[in-house]
Amino acid sequence: MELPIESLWNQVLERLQVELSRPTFETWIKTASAERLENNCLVIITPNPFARNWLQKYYINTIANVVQDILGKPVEIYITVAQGDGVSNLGEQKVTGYLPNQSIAAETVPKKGQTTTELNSKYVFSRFVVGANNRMAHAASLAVAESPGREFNPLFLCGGVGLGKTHLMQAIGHYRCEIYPDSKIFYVSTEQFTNDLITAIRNDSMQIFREHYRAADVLLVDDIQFLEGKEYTQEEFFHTFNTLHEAGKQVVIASDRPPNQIPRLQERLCSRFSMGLIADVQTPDLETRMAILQKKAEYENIHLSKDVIEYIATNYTSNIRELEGALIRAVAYISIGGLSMTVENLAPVLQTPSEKVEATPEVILTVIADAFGISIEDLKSNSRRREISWARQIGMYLMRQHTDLSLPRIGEEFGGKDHTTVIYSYDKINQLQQSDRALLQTLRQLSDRINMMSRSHKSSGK
Ligand SMILES: Nc1ncnc2c1ncn2[C@@H]1O[C@H](COP(=O)(O)OP(=O)(O)OP(=O)(O)O)[C@@H](O)[C@H]1O
Repeated sequence: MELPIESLWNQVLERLQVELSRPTFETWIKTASAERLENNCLVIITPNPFARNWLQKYYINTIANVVQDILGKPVEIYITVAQGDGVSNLGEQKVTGYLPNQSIAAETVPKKGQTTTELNSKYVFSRFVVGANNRMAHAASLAVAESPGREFNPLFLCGGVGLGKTHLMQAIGHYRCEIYPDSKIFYVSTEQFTNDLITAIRNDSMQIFREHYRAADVLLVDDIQFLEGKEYTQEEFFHTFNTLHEAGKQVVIASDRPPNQIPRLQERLCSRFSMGLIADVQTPDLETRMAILQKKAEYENIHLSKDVIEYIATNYTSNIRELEGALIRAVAYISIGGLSMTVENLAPVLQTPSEKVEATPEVILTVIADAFGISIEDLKSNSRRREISWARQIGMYLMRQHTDLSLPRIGEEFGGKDHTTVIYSYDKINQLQQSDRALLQTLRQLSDRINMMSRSHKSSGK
């Protein structure tokens, strides 16, 4: 017999209260409720879209693990926002579900047409703000979306971190899927391409690998700079590229730098990447940053005054991901403190990113434990369980990044580990994040949370 929903949720709350820090529990978990458990799917309701996004982003796996523990079987989790009449709006809020071993789930949409990796539903042209910094990249992307394989092939989008390359690239994919639902739109990171190749070699299935990638109508490849020095992947990519190009299929590539600045990239690939259009995205000016914030706030149903928008946009200048992060922090801070959204209230939490806020070991341990769904005691223990030692290594890396503590002191914070263990962990994570985009994103998000918690501790005088 199925457990009544109230009892299930009460048990979940009891467990999470112990596992998560008090502010986290009070702010995000206690305010949510479970609506129903149906067809192996638990529907959770949050009071507003912001809380939904936060739970979805940071706590969905923790909740899923706890529910699985209680029910003895995996359950999909749907997080949705309470409507005025208390009825949930499930359709729009469907979450990809529970992704084991992946602490921070991406928001994705179900497959349309045939895509390799799912596209992010938010990365569409209508949500992209055009400014002087990205006008050419936007126009070229639109042209490619309308007539792939014609003028700009390949389209090479380049520019610094968090400036909208992936957004534009995926917008092309969405546009094609919308018009031709059967077209084969493959979005893939270079890392994924490399991993697929390695798997194909290992499984003796190169033929399948080649047929798969060469069947694309539009191939979107992100972070091509990670091809650096990977001779065999470059070789294989070269042939994939040629086959598609010769067949008049569109290739779109994104990179943090132009082809000729990617070290150890074969000359022939470099020249192919340069034979279409190289369009760069630059950092946006103040007006564009304000327009981006305004649009983002509208989609999230958050009301922001012009002063607040200008204040945030003035303080975050170089990276739109950070700009969006600042908006999320602002809303979190305001809702935790029950404050009104004014510049004065936001000042403590939105110091410029360059103003480094020293994090305490406690904050770092709390953030890591929360994110990986384990306890601080686990982090300090000698357990060699894979997920615990992985979280511990990431924690040591971040403690070295966010504090001035010596290596032996960091070792002490993790239950008396030797400083050589700290060096080993730091070097390992540092090395991996240079080629593993998912890890890089996870580290960025964790850093963001450490900064956010440190700022709010600082401003509340803790
Ligand atoms: N012009 C824009 N209008 C609206 N949102 C934008 C714009 N540019 C970037 N963004 C948003 O900023 C965030 C980061 O963008 P994106 O992931 O596309 O950056 P990127 O250039 O691919 O970064 P990276 O080099 O780290 O992969 C996304 O949430 C994206 O939607």
